[in-house]
Amino acid sequence: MAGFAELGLSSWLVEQCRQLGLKQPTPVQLGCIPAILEGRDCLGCAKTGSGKTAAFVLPILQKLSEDPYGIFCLVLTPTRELAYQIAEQFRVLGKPLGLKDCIIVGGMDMVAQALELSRKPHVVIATPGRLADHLRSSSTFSIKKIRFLVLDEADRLLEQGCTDFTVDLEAILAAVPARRQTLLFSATLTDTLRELQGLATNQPFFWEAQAPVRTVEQLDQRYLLVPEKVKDAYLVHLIQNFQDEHQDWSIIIFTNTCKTCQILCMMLRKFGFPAVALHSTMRQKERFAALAKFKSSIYRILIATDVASRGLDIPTVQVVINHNTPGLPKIYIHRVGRTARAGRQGQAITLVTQYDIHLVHAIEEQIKKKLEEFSVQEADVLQILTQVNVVRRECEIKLEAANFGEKKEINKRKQLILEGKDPDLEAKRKAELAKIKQKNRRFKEKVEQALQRQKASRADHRGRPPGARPEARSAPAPTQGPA
Ligand SMILES: Nc1ncnc2c1ncn2[C@@H]1O[C@H](COP(=O)(O)OP(=O)(O)OP(=O)(O)O)[C@@H](O)[C@H]1O
Repeated sequence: MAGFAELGLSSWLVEQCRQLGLKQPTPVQLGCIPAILEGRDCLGCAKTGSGKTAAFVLPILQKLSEDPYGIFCLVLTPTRELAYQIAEQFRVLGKPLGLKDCIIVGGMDMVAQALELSRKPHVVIATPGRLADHLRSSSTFSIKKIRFLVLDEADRLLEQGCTDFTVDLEAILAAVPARRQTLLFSATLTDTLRELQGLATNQPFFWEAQAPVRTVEQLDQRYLLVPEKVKDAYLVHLIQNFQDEHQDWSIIIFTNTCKTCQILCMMLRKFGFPAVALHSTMRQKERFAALAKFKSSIYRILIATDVASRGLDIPTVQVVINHNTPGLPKIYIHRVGRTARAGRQGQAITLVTQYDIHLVHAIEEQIKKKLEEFSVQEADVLQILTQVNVVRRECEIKLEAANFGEKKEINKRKQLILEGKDPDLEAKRKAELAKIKQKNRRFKEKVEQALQRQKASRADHRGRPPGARPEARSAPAPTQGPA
């Protein structure tokens, strides 16, 4: 198999890889590095934990060493924590170059960031919202001459999820040169391929790992059917068992809301588990601190929302527990991909309630693998059931007393002010957006109803005896398009 040197990388980079313990290139690196070095745009789709980051960092560093200037490369990524992780890879691999990088993410001081940008770092790693804010408000830096634009977790950056990046992305794309190399990476590129292809038009090279299953082989994937009301007792039981059976262990638990995340964290701590939370209503400094403590095993359990589901590389994680079944198979793929990385073993257990069975089927269809049932001693769970429910209720009351919702609002307002935005104006903008969305939804519903009526009337006609006269019927209600 070809080594890093055979891919066309310089000896200093090969040496950096060796020092980092990267002996052989992974398949995505084998596939993409030569094409990127040739100057082609690249779309790389490979499983979680397969080394996609180095697949773009290494060739960019090589090109930078041949013609060093700032700002040479812009990397966009959906989450702040991921931006720091990518910056670290650039820093470590690019050490001999004296690489200057700059991280531009929300929740951090804007003035300090503007100063850093004005110093022309070689590589800027940013979340789209904050970078777009800088572009709108500052003229002390330019990304007009970048050679590389990277979209890591590219499909997430393009989709309209709960954080919608599209407007900010447009602002950024308007500010980068047309002549550039564009590199797009993710474990789930294929759904958004058409939009992505519009971004990468320079002899695009598409690399996709060919495999019958979309999750990694070393991952043992299980489901546990639990009644909604006793879910937490099962969770506590699972963790207790895992703690009893393993010496060195780390677990990530994914939940669907910030509030549940906070409550579960409080609850697990009450049971004496070393747990820490990570969600978007926490202050950025707290988020970084929580992650750092989890990474260094001070805390063994990280309870997180999907803010942690993509990209985070924490080799010690042995188990991922989905406290809720993810609504989208794609989210499942990224969540469970936080374990079994870089060839290691891992386990994923998804708690499935009576209401979620269809979601499991959708996941299985997408990943092309059946989840196996995880068995537990029901009697053991029953023993702790009341206690867990009481503790959970106590935590809920405590959180309500601490005005979690209100605090969340205050934090949001503070954050907006720090970002130089007017919270009231933002609220108005959001309300208007919600109105438009609601109008669109109503319009869609009306169209659907009209179509249904049409269908029903056709069926009526078909059911009538031949020669019978149709009764007078009103036409489907006229529908009006959204303004
Ligand atoms: N050639 C290699 N040999 C061994 N380990 C590697 C190699 N390349 C990367 N790694 C390691 O593999 C781990 C996962 O890499 P990386 O975070 O880039 O995965 P990824 O494909 O981006 O995953 P995700 O889709 O979850 O973001 C990292 O710890 C990285 O150091």
